[in-house]
Amino acid sequence: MNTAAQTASRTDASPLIRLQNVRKVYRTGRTEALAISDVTLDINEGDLLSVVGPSGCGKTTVLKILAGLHDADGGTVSIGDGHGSFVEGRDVGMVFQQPLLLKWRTISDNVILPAQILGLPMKAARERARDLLQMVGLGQAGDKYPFELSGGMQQRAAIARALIHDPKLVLMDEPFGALDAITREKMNLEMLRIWQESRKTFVFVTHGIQEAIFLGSHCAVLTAGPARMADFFRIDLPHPRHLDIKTSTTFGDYVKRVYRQLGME
Ligand SMILES: Nc1ncnc2c1ncn2[C@@H]1O[C@H](COP(=O)(O)OP(=O)(O)OP(=O)(O)O)[C@@H](O)[C@H]1O
Repeated sequence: MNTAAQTASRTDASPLIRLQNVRKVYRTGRTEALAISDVTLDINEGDLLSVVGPSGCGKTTVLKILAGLHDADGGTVSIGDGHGSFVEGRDVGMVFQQPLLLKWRTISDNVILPAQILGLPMKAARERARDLLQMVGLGQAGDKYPFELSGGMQQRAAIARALIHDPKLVLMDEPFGALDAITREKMNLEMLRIWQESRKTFVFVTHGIQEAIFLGSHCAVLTAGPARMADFFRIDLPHPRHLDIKTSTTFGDYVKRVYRQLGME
């Protein structure tokens, strides 16, 4: 087991997610690429795990394994109680770097799409979509079309869509990477509010070290070449978090810890 992970893993009897020595190799023809080696971490219900690291270190691969899109080639992946209490299609919501809204559907109709695909009752889904749009600050935008919304607003709609089927786990792959710096900071604040209100478990992939520390209840640091998990720790910063926390010594110490792991000191 990775020593850093061992230090940070908790003693709770049943985390929602437990990855132990997970390894993934991509095979194309005769070539093999080690995407991740030895990722070990626990995620408890209600955690917000930030996964940070440079391009190509395997962050998206970890998300794809959690989403059930890829199998691991080694180690163990356990989600839920292991007795069918967790079904990826039903219990995972995803948010990508681009909002990927269907331009011919209204925002409300975009938000209810996963519920339609899963065959959930539509009346309840429409009511839930209204509540979720309210929660992400788009209470007045349900009848609009995606082109009428800013990038940040579209990404909020994508977050509402990821929550429509009441998933246990929300996976976010660099969701604010395409936004300008100021909108991104605002979305970070929104993100923390949404996480706390929704009481869901989030895994949030980012290249942004400050973003990872600001948002996370826990942080996993992945490094490239070879791809491996270098660190996993709990972030003991108080909630609610405001932007000025970034000027605190504790915040700076966490950032330095990540810099150190990434060889950027
Ligand atoms: N389908 C695939 N086939 C072969 N190699 C792949 C495939 N997907 C990813 N890889 C390789 O696996 C490694 C990890 O990729 P991954 O997308 O998980 O990294 P990442 O940290 O999310 O990168 P980025 O931050 O640039 O999105 C990279 O070297 C990538 O080229």
